[in-house]
Amino acid sequence: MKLDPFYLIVDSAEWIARLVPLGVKLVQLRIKDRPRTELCAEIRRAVAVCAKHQCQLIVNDYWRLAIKEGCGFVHLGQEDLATADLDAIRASGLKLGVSTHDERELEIALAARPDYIALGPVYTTILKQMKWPPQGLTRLSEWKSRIGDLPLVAIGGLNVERIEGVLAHGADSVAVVTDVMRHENPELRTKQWIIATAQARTHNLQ
Ligand SMILES: Cc1ncc(COP(=O)(O)OP(=O)(O)O)c(N)n1
Ligand SMILES: Cc1nc(C(=O)O)sc1CCOP(=O)(O)O
Ligand SMILES: [Mg+2]
Repeated sequence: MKLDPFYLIVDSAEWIARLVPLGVKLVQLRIKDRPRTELCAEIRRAVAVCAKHQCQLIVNDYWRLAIKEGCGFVHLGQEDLATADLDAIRASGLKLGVSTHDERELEIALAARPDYIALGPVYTTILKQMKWPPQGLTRLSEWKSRIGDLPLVAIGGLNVERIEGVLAHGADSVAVVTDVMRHENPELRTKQWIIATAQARTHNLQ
């Protein structure tokens, strides 16, 4: 399986409706602390927008709702993974991405037979408090050599200027929140990300 090299992460279906039509091909809906009815409505809208624009949608955390709303891909952190019913996830045909931050988490993630592994935080992130110091680029290369053909997602503190470095160190896809969402013009920044990852996208298609 190939992932698009630009992996946008947003916190609402409204942002998906604004940014996906610009040409985003891989987007995560990462919503925290909302009632179930609202989550369902958000996921449903995101599924519809992404289907219209041939964009792969990945739902963060809520694997049951992802199945219910017909989203084919979920991202789980280690805590979510520990309580998730992997048999049910597989039986439903849901694809799975898993977060990792250290060796132990990588072992646990690989045992779940995921469709991608994410490593973070590559650089310092301001989005959330992290228990781990920045991993750095050498660690990305190490992860890539450990997981082989399994796609590797780089996350944490990434911006347009850092894309080339993370791709050169083994990342297949570069995930981002702040550099797009806190930009004064998120639409413009999204287009800059699409352009900055164009070469890797072409390479994916060959
Ligand atoms: C692509 C990607 N990588 C890592 C994460 C983080 O997941 P998690 O550790 O479960 O933390 P939350 O995002 O749920 O706060 C991610 N969401 N996406
Ligand atoms: C949500 C998340 N998970 C991480 C991990 O290391 O697992 S880093 C991170 C934040 C990514 O946001 P930004 O692009 O704003 O740094
Ligand atoms: Mg999570």
